[in-house]
Amino acid sequence: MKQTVHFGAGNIGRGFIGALFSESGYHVTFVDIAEQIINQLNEQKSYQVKLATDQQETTTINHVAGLNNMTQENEVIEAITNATYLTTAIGPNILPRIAPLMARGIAERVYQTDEKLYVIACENQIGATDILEQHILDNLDEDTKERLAGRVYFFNSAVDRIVPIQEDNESLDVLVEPYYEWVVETEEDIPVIEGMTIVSELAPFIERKLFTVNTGHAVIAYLGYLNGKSTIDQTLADEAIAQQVEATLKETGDYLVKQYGLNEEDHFNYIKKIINRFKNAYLNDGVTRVGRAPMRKLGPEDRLVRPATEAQKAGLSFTNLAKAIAAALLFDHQEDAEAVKIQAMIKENGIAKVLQEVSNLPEDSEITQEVIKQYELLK
Ligand SMILES: NC(=O)C1=CN([C@@H]2O[C@H](COP(=O)(O)OP(=O)(O)OC[C@H]3O[C@@H](n4cnc5c(N)ncnc54)[C@H](O)[C@@H]3O)[C@@H](O)[C@H]2O)C=CC1
Ligand SMILES: O=P(O)(O)OC[C@H]1O[C@](O)(CO)[C@@H](O)[C@@H]1O
Repeated sequence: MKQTVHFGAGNIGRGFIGALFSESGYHVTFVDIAEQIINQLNEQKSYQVKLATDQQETTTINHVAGLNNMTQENEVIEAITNATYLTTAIGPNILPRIAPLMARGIAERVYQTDEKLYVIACENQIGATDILEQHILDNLDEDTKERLAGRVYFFNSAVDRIVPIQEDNESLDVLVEPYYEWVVETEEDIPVIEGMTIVSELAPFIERKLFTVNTGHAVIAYLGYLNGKSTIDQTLADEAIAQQVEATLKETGDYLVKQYGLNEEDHFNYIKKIINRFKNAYLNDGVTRVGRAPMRKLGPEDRLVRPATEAQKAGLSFTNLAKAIAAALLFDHQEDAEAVKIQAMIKENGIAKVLQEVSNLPEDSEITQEVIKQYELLK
């Protein structure tokens, strides 16, 4: 049986990427630090993916196993030597931490076989695989790096499926939305995985997804949090917030249409489709999950700041994006380490300094000035 290794046996790992591999006839080895999940995978050897619909259609995912990257390093290295694909869905901040072990697996493999290995990071981040590749290369010697050519390939990708925090965290089963899209950038002739879409240029796909699904989601999460809502669908039921989401996606949409020559009508239909996905009440998706890690989300290349800076450069409106950034700065959820850190930074040095440090926005920039204005109105 063909083998794949996937780092991150969480919601997207089990509910999306691992499931697609299993359904395409692969044996999936999940690598994670969560001992309970690893044990359950090895005991049960299967789990269920349930759709968040009326009927809760269910698929059984077979041929799965688990390894712990902290205590089973040699086994992980061996699994990498036997795999066709090596994927991640672990969170962008964790990639540097897993790269050394991935590098050891790759180093072992390229001296054992000429079979090709395809590495794909499935994270909400532009160029996540490029970033992972650099961390892996930093852990390889020159001879090994030379052996990568023709043996190890790195492809960027965009992943889109809403998988909320699972209510029953004792179970491996995962509730997911029916919709999914996995776009992978390559011109190689790679083994087909059902559900994977291959494109030669990812930029329009990942920007369209990140600046529509993720920007829209973030606006709902931060405004919902500020207004005392607990889930995404409840927040969207608030007409004023729904209008704000549309106004923000009009700004990202105007940028995307201009930048990539998208058909305006098609793009605005895409926005409507995405907003309808957010209304799915079966997902019971918490605003604190969707708003998680606000420092990452306020990064210069991420879903709020990048479309604002690109819109400004293109001479387009960015007022609603500035409001979204201001709302993110007001996310003071105490259980989120990044939210706590941002609040401490704001208290110490003020918003302009935080935007300079976290978002790379000059203190006197038009965007910073607009965010400050919106922040005062929102707080
Ligand atoms: N949940 C969603 O709807 C979507 C998530 N994504 C992206 O997928 C990635 C994963 O997200 P989720 O699956 O939601 O997160 P998750 O928290 O459910 O899963 C992450 C997994 O990584 C494991 N992990 C954390 N640190 C680790 C380490 N040092 N070594 C080994 N394993 C470690 C955790 O134990 C957990 O099982 C993120 O980049 C996210 O942005 C992308 C699209 C949709
Ligand atoms: O996973 P992130 O990057 O924290 O972003 C929040 C939300 O964006 C989505 O990944 C949508 O693709 C959500 O399901 C998700 O959790």
